[in-house]
Amino acid sequence: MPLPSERARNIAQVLIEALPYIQRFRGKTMVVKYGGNAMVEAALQQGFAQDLVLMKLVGINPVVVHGGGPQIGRLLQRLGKDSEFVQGMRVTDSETMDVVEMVLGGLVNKEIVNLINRQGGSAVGLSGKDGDLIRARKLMLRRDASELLAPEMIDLGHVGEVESIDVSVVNMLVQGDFIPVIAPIGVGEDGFSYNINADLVAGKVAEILGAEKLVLLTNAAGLLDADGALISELDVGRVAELIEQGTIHGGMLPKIRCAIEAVQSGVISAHILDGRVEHALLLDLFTDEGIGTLIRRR
Ligand SMILES: Nc1ncnc2c1ncn2[C@@H]1O[C@H](COP(=O)(O)OP(=O)(O)O)[C@@H](O)[C@H]1O
Ligand SMILES: CC(=O)N[C@@H](CCC(=O)OP(=O)(O)O)C(=O)O
Repeated sequence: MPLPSERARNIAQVLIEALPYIQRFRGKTMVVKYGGNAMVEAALQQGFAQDLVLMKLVGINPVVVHGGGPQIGRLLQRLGKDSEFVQGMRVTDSETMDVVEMVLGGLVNKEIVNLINRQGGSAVGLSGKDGDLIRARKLMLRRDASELLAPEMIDLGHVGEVESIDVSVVNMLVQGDFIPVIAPIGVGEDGFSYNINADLVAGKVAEILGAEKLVLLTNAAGLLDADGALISELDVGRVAELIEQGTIHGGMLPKIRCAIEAVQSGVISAHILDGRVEHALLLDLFTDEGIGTLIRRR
């Protein structure tokens, strides 16, 4: 009988290395936040979808929450509308809210659903309005007290924060072997739509589902320090100082905040990963190679 080729032996080796991870994560929920900045090349997008399908097949329950900030920005630009960001949040007037809802709930959501389904998975797209999944309230940001003597609240228009999450529809889909794909649009008591930063939604969904992991895929190697070096495990005690120095700013602010809140509320670990690395999800889940930044409860 001919001996198996080196390639075949390598495949067997890789699968065996993944075995303890598959055993550990089987039956567990992983919330994956797919950032608009990570949705770059077609090959990477396809790899992302393949990773999710594989996760599902080995018994892990992935739940996707997606962003789409750059995609919203591009359509607004075509419509001749500028966007302003305050502490990583897009100031959202009612016209902008319509565009946000069309882009996130429509284009981006269905593109991700389609990507997963083309790889043999069964994904179903939802916005926070479906099944009353995400109840929102208006977000009022506090301007940094150090800038002013009296604290001032900043009104960002239709920007919301999560008031409550009803995961019934998500659980139903997971039990039916579907991969839920959630757009971060919430609905207020007033019936209005709210634009919620996708990191914040992912953190809350992970918390309520009692997820094992929250994975945030973005376009940076992870959290970088002031010299641009990767912080592979975040010491939560350093965060205030890093924000004060301006080392954590813009879109990284909500990411870090939601990751810390999630681990403090029962999620075992949160990971900020570089979505520009092919199969970043599989590398993180099934190998010992620590990529990105890990945040866990002390
Ligand atoms: N300390 C930091 N380390 C890494 N990225 C940072 C840091 N501070 C700010 N950022 C910015 O945060 C961005 C990621 O957030 P964001 O643009 O909202 O991405 P996403 O669409 O994935 O949510 C990075 O591209 C980077 O410009
Ligand atoms: C309030 C707020 O800023 N909402 C975001 C929602 C999309 C998002 O979070 O997209 P990324 O994950 O790709 O950044 C926005 O309007 O851009």
